Formats: sequence, structure tokens, C-alpha cells
Amino acid sequence: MDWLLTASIFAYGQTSSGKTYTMTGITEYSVLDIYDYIAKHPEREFILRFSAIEIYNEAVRDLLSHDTTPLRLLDDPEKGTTVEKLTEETLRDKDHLRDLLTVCEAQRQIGETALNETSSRSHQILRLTIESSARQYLGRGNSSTLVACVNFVDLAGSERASQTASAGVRLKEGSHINRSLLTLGKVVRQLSKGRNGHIPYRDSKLTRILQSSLGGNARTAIICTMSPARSHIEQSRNTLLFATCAKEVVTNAQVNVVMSDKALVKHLQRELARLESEMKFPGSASCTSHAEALREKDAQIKKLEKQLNELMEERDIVKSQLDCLLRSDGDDHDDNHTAKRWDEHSRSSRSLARNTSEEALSVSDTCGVSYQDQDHRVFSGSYVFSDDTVFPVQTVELPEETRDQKLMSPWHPPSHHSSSDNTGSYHMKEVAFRSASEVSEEHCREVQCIDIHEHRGITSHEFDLLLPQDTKFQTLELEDISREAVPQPDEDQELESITNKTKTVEDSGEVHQYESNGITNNDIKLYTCNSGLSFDINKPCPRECLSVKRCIMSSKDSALSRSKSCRASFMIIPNSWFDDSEDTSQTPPDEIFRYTPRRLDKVRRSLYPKNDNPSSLDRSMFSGEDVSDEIIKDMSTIDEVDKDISPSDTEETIISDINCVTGLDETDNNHGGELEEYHTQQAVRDGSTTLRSVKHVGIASTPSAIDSPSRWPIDFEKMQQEIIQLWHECNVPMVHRTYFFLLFKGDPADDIYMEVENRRLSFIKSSFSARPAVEGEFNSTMATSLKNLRRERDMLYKQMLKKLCNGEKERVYTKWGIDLSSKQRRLQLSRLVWTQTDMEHIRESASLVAKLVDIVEPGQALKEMFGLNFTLAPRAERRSFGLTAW
Ligand SMILES: Nc1ncnc2c1ncn2[C@@H]1O[C@H](COP(=O)(O)OP(=O)(O)OP(=O)(O)O)[C@@H](O)[C@H]1O
Repeated sequence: MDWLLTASIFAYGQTSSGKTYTMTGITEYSVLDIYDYIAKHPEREFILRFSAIEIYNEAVRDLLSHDTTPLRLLDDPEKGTTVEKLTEETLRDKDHLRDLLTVCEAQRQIGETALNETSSRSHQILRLTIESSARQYLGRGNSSTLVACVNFVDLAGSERASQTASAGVRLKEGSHINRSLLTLGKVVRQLSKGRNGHIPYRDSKLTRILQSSLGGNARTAIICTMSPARSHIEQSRNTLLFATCAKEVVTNAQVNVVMSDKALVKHLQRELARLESEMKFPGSASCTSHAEALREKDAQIKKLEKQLNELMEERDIVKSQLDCLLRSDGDDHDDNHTAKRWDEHSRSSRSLARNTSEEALSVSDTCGVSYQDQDHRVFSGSYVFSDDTVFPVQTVELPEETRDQKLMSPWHPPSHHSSSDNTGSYHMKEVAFRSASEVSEEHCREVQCIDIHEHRGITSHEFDLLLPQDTKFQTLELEDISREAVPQPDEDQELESITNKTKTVEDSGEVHQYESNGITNNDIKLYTCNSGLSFDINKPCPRECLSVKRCIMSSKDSALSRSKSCRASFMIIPNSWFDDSEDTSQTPPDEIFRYTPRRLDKVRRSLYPKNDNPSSLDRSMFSGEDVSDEIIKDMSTIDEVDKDISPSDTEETIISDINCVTGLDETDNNHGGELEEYHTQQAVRDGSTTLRSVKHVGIASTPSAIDSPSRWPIDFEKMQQEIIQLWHECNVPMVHRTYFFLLFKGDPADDIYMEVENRRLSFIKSSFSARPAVEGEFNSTMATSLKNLRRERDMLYKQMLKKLCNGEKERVYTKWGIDLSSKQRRLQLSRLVWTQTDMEHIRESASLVAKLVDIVEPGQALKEMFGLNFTLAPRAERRSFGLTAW
């Protein structure tokens, strides 16, 4: 690496003013000084090179060469303007320099003028280059070299042609000299003004070569010579002006770093050697540092990854918690309260739970098997009875024993005939389908389809209007039935407890919304019906009165009702189905569904409690005083509806139609407009959304099989499955299910019966799910419905002895997955029938029930009994198993 410094010494003045004389002396003394310096610095090695040119008539000549060929000027970006092929002599000593100066003097163009016998006719530039390096670093490759240049410039003198008396060659030389000097004067003047404008370096070879010395990175000294003669005053004045401008020029001399090719090659070679060494020896210091840095980075990455994983886990946990909270939402409040309440009341309510379950009611009056130990487990996952409320509990609160049974007990016969030999497993049947299927799964699913506002507007008064007046008698009737059907003292006492609860509620004389033990609006609210009539529990209950029990049980806030797609937990159990307990217990299965005149009378009295005149039905029916609306529904027929409809009593007809819920198209066609108008008015008047729901369920038409026969098979299967599901949910008697299933097997003409059945069940489900429940009614209805089912099962249990021989029994047991070595096989089988909703199970159940109850042949059965031709007129001669009400 070289360090470059440039210096220049000019001699400017008119001809014969002593420029050459002066510069010769300066050059000589400079060389002497330089050599003195070299002598004083022996530690450094100096190399002096010398070159000399002249610019004669704008041509560059090498003064150290005998060749007079003009030299070209080259522009180098680093070194500036250089002279091509210039001879550069390395000085051996100062004598050598003197010899060269002598050569240059000899080579320079000199001419005789009038003013000077040895007038210099060219500009002479002597360049002395001095390189110095420290001797101690020589040969190690890391030494630096200082390079300095000194330009000794002897300009030709400006002259007047008149004064020099030049002509010819001399005149030409003089013109070139003056032109170049004029350019030098311009450059100096421009430089003295600053470097903003254009500086005409290239207007002459003199200024072009001296560019760096004049205004660049160099130290420059200008010696102006003048003649004292008066005759040269004008030239002297010009010289002074030039000198004045030159003094204004500011140069910025710096030491320049110049990388020579040789030095560059050395530098690159050293760098290459270093890199090769690192590659050959990875364990070198640099590589080691790099490896350490990589290890540190890896550790940092691992640490960050660990932190990231932790954060992701925390995020997942929080997200799952949030999801749970969102899912549960208000339901969580219920469940929490429920769980808490269960803890608080489970002991005291255990007896109540038993009474409400079918299995709890299925005491050992028929088989002698007691289920009391399991009743609690059963109901612990189904319903919780507190002092004031009844509500479902999700199975999460089930005791472990029950959960284990649920998980292990394969209650899916006949497709999975692996029933437990434990007779207690029967408990799992109704409970599994009620608590696990409805309460747990469906309940959880329903939570997400709660319609919050659908039935918010319903009031207790409106609910009163929709309940039959004789509801209040139901408690007593239920009590009687319970005593008859459940002879065991403990369960009798429990039923009585339920009845007392209902009675307590009713005695309050108004609709109650029960809150206790911290239960808030999120808890279940049961409502009872107050017909306004006095109730004397000691007064005998008029058995002729057809009692329809309703129980509305909502697992949500009263303001939260289930959507239409949700399954409602309610039942309307026809006490008349087993209204005469004694008769029922003694009546053969094929007789229990038979219409009786007494029953029809009850219907009439319920329909027309005052004057037994259908036309007397008026708006008071909706006042809640004298109406047994659901009874009207269940026992009225289309024929009678048609008969009853008249312009004067349209509303009665509509009421009947609403309650009928059959929603037959023919009725709609005849009275659709009136119905629509009435429903609208009634809804507006009462603000009841329930009526709208009723209308929707009962009136909406669906495509019939006749309209689209090609779709009927698909629609039939779909509707059949829906009906089966509704049977299951509404605790429809098994004999009814059996008859219906065997009777309607896909005949397109049967679509209306399917539709009626479906709508009837759907209405019961949807309309009552929208209403608040009454605790007492719920208890009694639950007990009644489940008890009826249990009685049917007991009936089947007995019928097996009569209808099945030993071989048949074994085949049936095997088919239903009952272990032949287990005990109470008949009981097990009776508890398995009609417990599932898959078609294979349905077919097997229907077949078995039909065989056991001597059910009438489907071809002989009357389809009309299932909907169309119901009449209020008694048909004692017909075997009746039709749908009445539940
Ligand atoms: N300081 C001085 N002392 C004694 N003699 C001098 C001095 N300066 C110049 N001279 C003499 O003056 C004469 C002219 O000098 P010189 O050649 O140096 O002039 P110049 O400016 O170079 O002229 P030109 O421009 O024509 O070359 C020379 O003979 C020289 O010896």
C-alpha cells in the first residue's frame, strides 16, 4: 500500500525575467535537500525516480529520450493525467540526477530572441518521485510505502511579439506559449473564484498535465518573476495580476493511498492463504468462534421453541375453557345449581325419585323383584326432585356405579342381545333412554338450539287458559291410582309425597314460580293449573271426569324454551288409559284399549261441561274456567268438527281444531281462512306464542303420498322413524305402538294416518315444551306415564307364561340376548321390549308384543282408530285400541 503526496513549484513571468535561472537553482537545492533527508533517515529505504517532459507548441516530448515523437496524454482515474511511454529514470544518487538535468537542459528547445539569447521556447516539467519504506518491514509483505512527487515547472515566458521581434518559427512558438499561458491564467482565475464553474483544464496540455497540482490534492508554489525594466511594466502588471489570482487558489493537499498492482496482488494472496488455512484446520480460532456462536443460537432457538410450546398449551387450555363456558352458557348455571341441589337434596328426594321412574314404580307386585337399591342410581342421572322443583340432571352427576352400568350394559337388543342377567339392568332401560338419551345427550344438544325468545311472552295466565279445568282433580286420582298400583308402603308413601307437593302448589291458588335454595330464574319452574275451583282433597274425585295430566318440564330458564327441533320433556298421560286401575290390572291386554260408553261420556262432559252442547263452546273456553282443551283434541274427530262448524260458532270449531292438531287438509280447505283469522286474533289478544305454535303444528300442510307417489317410500320411512322416536319420547303405550307399526307399512293410502300420528305427537311435544311446567302435574304425569308403561311390561311379563312355551321362550331369550342361565329372564325380556328406536328392535318388539297380547290381525284392525274416524259416538262393538290422548 502506497501513500502518495504531490507538490509542485511553478515559475511564472515574462520572458527573460529569470524563470529558468530560478528553477534551476530550486531544483538543485531541492535535490540536495532530498538527499540530505535520505541521508538522515537510514531506517528507510528511498527510491527516487526522475522524468522530464516539455510542451513545445502543444506537443509533449520526453526530455530523457532522444525520440522527439510527441507523447500521448492518458487520463487515469486514480493517478490523473499521465504521459504515455514516458521515460522514468531511477536515480542512483544526486550526481545521477545532475546528469539527467543536464540531459534535459540539452534536450529542451531553446531559441534566441531579442530579449533573451537562450530563451526557453517550451514549458518544462521535471518530476521527481520519491518512494520510501521502512527498512525493517521490507520483505515481510506488510510494509507501507510513502510516495511523493515533486514537479519542477519552468514555464515559457509570456512575450510580446513586438518586443521579442519574433517572426516565423519564433512567432509561432510565442503564440503557442501565450495561448497556453492564457489558459493557465484562466484556470487560476477560475480556481481563485471557487470550483463552482467550469475550469478549462483541457484547453491546453499544460493545464491538463498540471491539473492536480493547480487546484487539487497537492501543495503548489508559484514563483512569479518580473523584470525591473520600465519597458516591461505592462508584463509585470499582468504577472502581478496572475499572482494575485493564484494566491486565492486554495488547495487541499492530502496523503493519498494508492494500491499498486503489486501491493494488491500481495494483499489478495495473503487473504487467500488465510482462508485456505481456516478450511484446512476447522478448529482454528475463527472456526471455533463460529461453532460457539452456532451452539448459542441453537440453544436460543430451543429455548424459544419451548416457550412457544408452553404458550400454545396455555392457549389451548384457555381456549377449551372458553369453549366450555360458551357451550354451557346459561346451562352451566342450571347444571351447577342442579349438581349443588342434588347434593343438597338427593337424600331427601330419593324416595320421590323412585316414584317418578317407571322402574321405581315397577315394584315387586308382579315379579317380586325389588329395585329400590337401584332406583336412586337410576334417577340420580335423570331427574332431581327438590322440595319445590323437578328438573333433569345431566348424567355427569350420576354415581359411578350407575355410569359404569350404563357403559357396560348393552341395552340394544335385539341387535345387541347381550343383556345383563341382572334384573336390575332393567333399570337401565327407561333410565338409559330417559336420562342418557334424553337428558344427557339430547339435553346437551338442545342447549345449543334454545330459542330464547320464542315463548318468553307466555304468561301464567295464558298457561292457565290452556289447561283443562279438571286438572286439579288429577292429584287425587293419581293418588288413588298410586295406592292401587303400588302397594308397597315405601313407594306408596313416595307417591303420596308427590301428590302432596302438587296439592301444596295448587292450594296456593295461583300460578307459582318456584325458587328455593338459591335457585334462580335459570332453574326449572313448574307450574300448576289453577282452574279457580275450590279443591277439597277429601272430596271424592269424579272418576267420570277424563283427566289429562300435563307435565311440562323445561331444563332451562322459563324464558329459555326449546326450539321446534328440540325434544320436549313432557307427557300427557291419559289416565283413562289405565283410569280404572282395578279394571286395568284385571283386564286382558286386548281389552285395555277398548272404548267404553262411560269413557265417551266423560269426553262429552269434558267437552261440554255445562250443557253438553258442543255449540255452547264459546270464548270462555279460553278463559280457563271450563275448558278441557286437550280432551277436545284427543277425542274430537274430523267428522264432528265438520259437523260442529257453523258460521255462528266458528270459534268453537277452531278451538276444536286447534286442540285436535290433526291439521287435516280437508279441514283446512273448508275453514282455513277462518282458522287463520282466528289464530291471528287470538294470538294478538292473548299475546300467546303458544297458540301460534299450535296453529303451526296443526295447520301446516305437508305433501301427501298422492301428490308425490314416487317419494312416498322415502317419506314413509322418514315419517315412520319420526313417529317411532316420538313414541319413545312421549312414553306412548307399547300396544299402541305395536298396532300402529304393524298396521301401517307403507301403503300410500295410509299417509294421512301417518301424518295425523306424527302431528299429534309433534304437537304434544312442541306445544308443551313451550309452557312452563307445574311441579305437581309433572310429578303425577311422570309417575302415571311411566307407571302405565310398567304395567304394560308387567302385563307382557305375565302373558309370556300363557303365550310362550318353553321352547319358544328359550328361542326368544336367545334372540334378545338374554342369558339362559340368568334369573328373571321373563322380567328381563319384558323390560327390553320397545326400548330402542332402531328398526330391527322395533320389528322384534312389535312382533313379540303382538304375539303376547293376541293383538288383532292388522288386516282386521281399523285404521280409522288412529285418527280419521274418531267419533264421539260410542263404538262398543268395535275393538278399540285407538289413540286417545297421552
Ligand atoms: N538572479 C539572477 N542573477 C544573475 N543573473 C540572472 C538572474 N536571473 C536571471 N539572470 C540572467 O538573465 C538572463 C535571463 O535569464 P533566464 O534565461 O533565466 O530568463 P528566462 O525568464 O528564463 O527567459 P526565457 O523565458 O526567455 O527563457 C540569463 O542570462 C541569466 O543568467
